[in-house]
Parts: sequence; structure tokens; C-alpha cells
Amino acid sequence: MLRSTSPAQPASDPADPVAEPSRRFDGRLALLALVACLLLTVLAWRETARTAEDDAESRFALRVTELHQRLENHIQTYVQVARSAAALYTAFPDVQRAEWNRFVDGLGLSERYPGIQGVAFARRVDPSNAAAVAGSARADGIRHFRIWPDAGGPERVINLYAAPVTEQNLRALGYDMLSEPIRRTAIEQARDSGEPSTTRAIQLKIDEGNSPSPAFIVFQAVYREGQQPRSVEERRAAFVGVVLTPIRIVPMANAVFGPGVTDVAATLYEGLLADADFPLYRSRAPSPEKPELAAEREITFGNRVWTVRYESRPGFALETESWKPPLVLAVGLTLSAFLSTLLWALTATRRRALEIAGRITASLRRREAELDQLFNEAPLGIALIGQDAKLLDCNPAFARAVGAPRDGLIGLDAKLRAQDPALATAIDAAIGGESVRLEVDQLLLAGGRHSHFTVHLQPVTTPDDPPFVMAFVEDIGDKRRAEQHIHYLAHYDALTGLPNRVLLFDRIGQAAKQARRDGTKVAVLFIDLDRFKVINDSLGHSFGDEVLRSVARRLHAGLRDSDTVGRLGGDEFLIVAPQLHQASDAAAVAEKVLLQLSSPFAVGGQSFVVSPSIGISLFPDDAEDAEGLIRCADIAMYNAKDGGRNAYRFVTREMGARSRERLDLEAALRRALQNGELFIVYQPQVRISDDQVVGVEALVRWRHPEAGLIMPNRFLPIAEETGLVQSIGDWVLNEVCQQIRRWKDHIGLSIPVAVNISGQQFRDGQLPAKVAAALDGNGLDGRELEIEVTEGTLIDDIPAAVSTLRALKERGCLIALDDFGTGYSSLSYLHRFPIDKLKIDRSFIHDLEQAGVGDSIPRAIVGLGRSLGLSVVAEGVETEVQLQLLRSLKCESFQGYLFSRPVPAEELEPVLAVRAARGGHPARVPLSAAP
Ligand SMILES: Nc1nc2c(ncn2[C@@H]2O[C@@H]3COP(=O)(O)O[C@H]4[C@@H](O)[C@H](n5cnc6c(=O)[nH]c(N)nc65)O[C@@H]4COP(=O)(O)O[C@H]3[C@H]2O)c(=O)[nH]1
Repeated sequence: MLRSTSPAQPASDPADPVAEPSRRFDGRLALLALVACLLLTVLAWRETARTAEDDAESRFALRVTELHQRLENHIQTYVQVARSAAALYTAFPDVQRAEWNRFVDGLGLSERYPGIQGVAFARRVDPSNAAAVAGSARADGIRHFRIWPDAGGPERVINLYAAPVTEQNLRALGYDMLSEPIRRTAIEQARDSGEPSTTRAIQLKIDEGNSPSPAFIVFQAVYREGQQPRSVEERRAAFVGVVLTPIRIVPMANAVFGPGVTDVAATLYEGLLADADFPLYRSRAPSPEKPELAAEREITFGNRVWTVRYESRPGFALETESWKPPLVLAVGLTLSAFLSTLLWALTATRRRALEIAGRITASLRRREAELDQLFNEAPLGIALIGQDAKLLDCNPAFARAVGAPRDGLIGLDAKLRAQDPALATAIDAAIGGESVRLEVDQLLLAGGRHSHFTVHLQPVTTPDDPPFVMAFVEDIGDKRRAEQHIHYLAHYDALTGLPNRVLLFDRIGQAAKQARRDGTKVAVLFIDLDRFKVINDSLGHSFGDEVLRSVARRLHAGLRDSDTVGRLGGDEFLIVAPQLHQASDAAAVAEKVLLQLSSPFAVGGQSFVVSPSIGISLFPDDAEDAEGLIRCADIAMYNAKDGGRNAYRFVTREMGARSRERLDLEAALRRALQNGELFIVYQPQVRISDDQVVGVEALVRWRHPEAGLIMPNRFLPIAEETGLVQSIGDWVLNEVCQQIRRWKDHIGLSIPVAVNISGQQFRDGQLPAKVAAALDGNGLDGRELEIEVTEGTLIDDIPAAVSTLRALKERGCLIALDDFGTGYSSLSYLHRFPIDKLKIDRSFIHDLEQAGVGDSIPRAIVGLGRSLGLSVVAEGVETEVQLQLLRSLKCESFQGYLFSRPVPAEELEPVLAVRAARGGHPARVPLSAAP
């Protein structure tokens, strides 16, 4: 429901700078989130990297421990072989070579102990016993057995048994182990300790001559049967020999670090790493790259220390979780970007939502305020009527229309106050949910002013408020009046209030219909006021208007109620007289009109007579429709005018023919200019005192190809009606100026030539320019041209006329006032016009000889001209009597058949030539020569 609201807050502009900080805040928040996420990512990445590193190290240590343990076990197993063999010999001191061989073969050395070249027994031999030992060996099948080297110490330890029986092992038989210091040291350690003893890395005797391969020999002392010596002395005393196992390091180590171990490389050094010059063994070729992980372990067996260096291989890293840190970093970065973008999008979306909500709210407020403003300022009366028909609210326009204060209206029962029962019914219908529109001639509530109103009742239902009815009240009184006025203007003449052409047509149509039904006649009377143009032109339009109103009143007063008087325009009136029985009834109406208008009119303090020319046509005799009837009456009217005015005529067939002829003339005139059918004749003006030619008047003529010569009085009115008079006038002006030029050139003409200027030509504002152009175009002075205008032309718009005449005068032209005395011009205006000459109309000259009329007007005009310093020319002088009278009146000059008819230029030229040459009397031009 409409109600007052506070002014609307302006909506926040999307480009409002206030919104900018919040947009920046969104960006900063997202950036903060991004930085935090990146920090977390870096932390997680570093933690994962550290864990992965720890994990790799643990795994490496474990792996190293495992491999090292395996190596230790492996070596112990190898050492154990020497122990087992020693145990065999201890258990069976008489063991034979063959049994030794079988025992060793049973160990399966090549499969189970790769690197052990054999298991041998070297026996302690006194030098004295050496030959027997050798002989026994040879007897045992070793045919080439010999003890070597030859030089030996007091005690020898001779290699007696060596299995498996291979060529290499056989070659080592007979070798005195003590002959070589490294072996001897190891043997002595084994003897003294009772524990396995090993040599340092050496090259085996059996390998001598072959490619070097590092090896070592494990010795296990064997003591005399059944003895368990406890001290070194006892051991030395009980010592019978040693079991030795030569072991090649590479195969042995390969069994542990062979191709199956790909993740870790192992390098064996003898002794401590710091002391080692070169490695005994490498499981992998050395790599130029630094290993990621490395560890060193020592291994002790016999009396030896070896160091093993373990290094992680590139493959090791793959097995660790080293992929985790980059993954964590990648995921972290992605999540950071995603989360910060998401946060930015969410905050931006939220901000935008808030902005939109703000805008919508502002827009709603604005709309509410606009509605409120509309309600209060609307020119349309708006009221809200509740379900109980009481007025809930109304706007000032409604209160104005009702004519009561707004506060006093609210709460009133609209139905009770409605004056029109239809309005009360409409309110009921609207309360019932119906949309109602009605027009009333009073207002909704009592107390209002009377006018035409439209009331539109529109039921309204809203979700929030109870239903109500909106009443829109519009005062259409003005509109109605305007419509009536438009209707009036469309059908009535604004000046006289009489029916116009449209309504007249309608009335004629209705009358004709009626006449057809009852067999009666309808008369149409076309009335034209004689000489009204003169009245209008000379006394002014407002005067003319008043005359027309007076005529209208008289026409209306004199007719029956059933008759219709209308105005067609200008001074043309029409009377429609229905239900006539014969033509004489129409004649009676015409007579009545003549009578009505016969008494003088008094307008503006002046009294004068207006005579009508009336044309009559009858339905159904002359035409069947309004247009035809009016046309016929018009023709008849022209006939009445031609017949002497102040008369009426019934239309006849002959009249129709003449009318058609006039139409033909109009069409022919349009072509006349192009076809060169117009031409000009010139009539001289003569000074009365000495018969001197003092001027020439140019007069237009039309030679029709069929009709022959047509005079201007016949075709100029048609030219004026059709507007052709403008182009005819232009043509005449130029033609005359050209002729003046020719006369000047031929005969030295020095008198002015007068040109008639029509009213239309004078008023169109172009005349001074056209005259100037024609003069300039022919190299003429202004004074060589005289402009002839009628009184009526000037009186129409005096200030404009004065200005045009002044412009012509400035160019040097002479001005003559034509037909002077025929109009009703106020002589008081005359002095305002810059004119040079007055021309007395020929009707006054004609009247000079008429009995009873006299010379009063020519005399007055001559007197007026003299007092104003103007020359006076009398027109239409045909007789010597007229000339004498004019002379006696001291009229200056004359123009007329008496001296010369208007003649072609070439005919006039000799007359003018004489005048120019002699300055004396020209010869009179014969009357017969004039057209
Ligand atoms: N009965 C009689 N008549 C005489 C005598 N002497 C001259 N007239 C005629 O009197 C008229 C004088 O011209 P207006 O008064 O200017 O009256 C002129 C003038 O108003 C108009 N007119 C003629 N030529 C032109 C023209 O080129 N332009 C315009 N706008 N009007 C013209 O037509 C009117 C009639 O011209 P016109 O027929 O040529 O008639 C001429 C002329 O032939 C005479 O002794 N007895």
C-alpha cells in the first residue's frame, strides 16, 4: 500500500570508491591465506624430507648390519672348514690321503664355499725325517712329490695332503709352509693359540704364474692325539701340523655381495681403513658420484681385522620414501593456491552479494520514494478504498478534484457520498474484485465541483495487506470541451459560426435523401458578395470579417428553421433549402436573400451596401449529390455576377458549358508561358498641356492558339487563383526591362515604362530583389521603370507595403497607384506611401460624360495629387470631351484610346523615336492599329 517514506538513500555505485577498500581486503585475506598455506607446506615438506632422510639412514644401517652379519657368518663358516678338517685329523691321526680327499670332497667346496681353493694338511717334519715323509708321499701315489724349497729351517711344516685333487693343489704339495715368513707367522700364531689364524692378504702359491687374485689362508693347528694343550709351551710341544684352507677373497666376498645385492656396494680393506692402501675387494666398480649414504664396519677373524666400507647405490634412494617430500611440496603448493583462490572467490562472492543486496535495498527505497512522490504529485486523483468502502487514503490531486481537504476525506464512506448511483454500484463491484471503468458528470463524493470525470476502480490484493480498491479519477472536462471544440471546428465556420463546407455537404446529403423519399426538391443557393474583395482589401481584414458576420446574421435570420445557411469560405455562402415543390420556391428564397441584404450595413461607423450574386441549383433536376449541386450553383452564381450583380440565376446547360470553358482556359494558361503565347503591348501616357509622351504602360496579352487574343481581365483572375500570376509577373518584368534596354539602344528612350504588379507578386517579399535583378541584368536605372500597384494591394498590410515600396524607391523606381478612387482606402494612409503618381480609374473618366455623375472624383483626385506633390494620370480617355474636361481640371496627363491603343513595341517605337529626337508632339497612333 502507498504511504509516506523517508527520502531514498542513494544506491551504492558499483564504481563507488567506498567498495574499493573491501575489494582490497578480499585480496589481502587471500594473500594471507596463501602465505600461511605456503609456510605450512614448507614445514611439511621439510619434515617429510627429514623423516625420509632418517628413514633412509635407518634402512641403510639395517641393511649394512644385515650384510655385515652375513659376511661375518660367511667368514666364520669358512674358518669353520679349517676347524672341521683339524678335528678330523685330531680324531684320526692316521687318516690316509684318500680319506682326506673324500672328506674334503664331501664338504662340496666349490658349491658351498666358493673361494676356498682346497683344504690341506701340512705336517710338522723334522729335517731328519723329511726324506721318509717324501718317500711315503710318493708311495702314496704322488710320484713327483718333493719338499720345497730346498733350504729349510730346523723344523718344517710340509704340505702333505691337499684336496680336492687338482693340478694346482698337487703343485702345492711338498711346500714348506714355514719357508715363507707370512705363512710361518700365521702358523706360529695358530700353533700357539690353538685358534684359527689367518695370513694377511697374499697371493697363493698355487696362483703363482696366473693373474693375481688376493687371498688369505686360514690355519688351524693340530695337536698330538688325545692332548688338550693349555699353554703355549704345551701347544708347541704337542704341535703336529696345521690344516690350512687357502681362500680367494673375491669369490668368497661375492657369495655375500654378489649380483643379488644391488642397493649397497661393499669394499673390503685389510686392517683399518685409514691404513689401507688399496681394497681387497669391490662388489661394484667405483662411482665418481658421492654416495648418499655410507658406513664402515670392521670384521675380526683369526687374528685379522678387515674393514668393510658400505655405500648406498643409486637404487637405494628409490627404495626410500624420498618421493614423499616433493610430493608433499607439490600437493602443498597446489592446495595453497587452491585454498587461497577459493577463499578469495568466497570473500569476493560474499562481498558482491552484499553489494547487490545493498543496491537492491537502495533501489527499493528509491522506488518507494518515487511511488510516494508519484502518489503525492500525480495530476491524476488517486484514492484507496477499503473493503468497508471507507476512504483509506488519497492524494492531493484527488482532494483537489473533490474540492475538500485531504484529511477531511479520509475515513469517509465513498459509497454513501457518491452522488451517482452508478458510482456506488461500481464501488461495490470493485470491492467484490471487479475492475470497473466509468465516466461520470460529477465527482466521487458530494461537495465536489461538476465536470466530466473518468473513474477507474481497480481491486488490489497484496500478500501483506488486506485487499483494497484503487480509484483513479481523471478530470476530463477540458478534454471533453476540446473534443467538442474540435468537432465544432470541423463542422462550423469559426468566423460566422455557420455550418462549414463539411456540414453543408452532410446537410445537402440528408436533404436529398429526404427529398428522394417524399418526392420534393432541394435548392442549393450559392451566394457571393459583389465587390467584397475591394472592401476587404481596402478596409482591412477585420473590417471584412465584421461584414461577413453581419451578412451571416442576416441570412440566418431571414430563413426557415429547416433551411441551412453555411459559409464555404471567403465571401461565399450557401443556403440549403429542403422540401421545395417547384423552382419558384427556390426563387422566393433568393428574393428573400436579396431583400435581407439590400438595406445598408453599418460597420465600424461606416455605412455601405453589400449586394449578393446568387446561383441556384435544384435536386434532383441539376445534380444528384452535394458536390454536383454546389458546382452547378457556383456556375449559376458566376452567371449572375456577369449579368450585372445583385441578382440570382438558376443554373442552365449553357452555363455548364461556359464553366468547362473556364477550366479549359486554366489548363491552357499553364502551358501558355512555356509555349511563348504571352506577349506585351505598350500604351503611351501623354502630357495634356503639350501632348508630349511622358510615359508608357506595359500590358500583357495572351494569344491562344485556338481562341485567339485573350485579354488580361479574363485570364489574370484565373492566374491569381492558380498562383500562375507570380511566374507571369516575373516574365513580364524581365521582358519589359529587356524592351527598355532595346529602346534605349535604338532610340535613346528616356521616359519611364510602367509595369503592373499583382497583389501576390507584391506581397511575396521578393519583389525589390527581382526588380533590382531585372534592372541590373539589362543595365538600367531604377527611374526608367515605374511600378504600378493598386490601392487594395497596399492597404492589406500597410507596414509591409511601406517597406517594399521604400526598397523599390531606394533602387530608384517610380511608384504609381493604379485604379485610384475605386477602393475604400483611407486617404489618411496615402501620405505614408512613397508614391509618385496617382492613376484615376477609367470608370471615373467614363462617368465624366454621364449626366448627373459629374467630375467630383477626378477633381478630388487631381486636387489630392497636387497637394501631395504627386503627378496624376487619367486612364481610359477616349474622347476629346473627356480630355477637355481633364484639362480644365488641370489633370497632368492622360492615357487612352484617344491618343493610342496599347500597341506592340515595334509599332510604338517610331512614336517614341520622334519624341526622343524632337522632344515635341508625336504623331497620333491610329486606333485601328491597337490590339
Ligand atoms: N475602355 C478603354 N480601355 C482603355 C483605354 N485605354 C486603355 N484602356 C485599358 O485600360 C486598362 C489599363 O490598365 P490597368 O488599369 O492597369 O488595368 C489592367 C491591369 O490591372 C491588368 N494588367 C494588364 N497587364 C498586366 C500585367 O502585365 N500584369 C498585371 N499584374 N496586371 C496587368 O489588367 C487590366 C486590364 O488591362 P487591359 O485589358 O490591357 O486594359 C488596359 C487598357 O487596355 C480606353 O480609352 N478605353
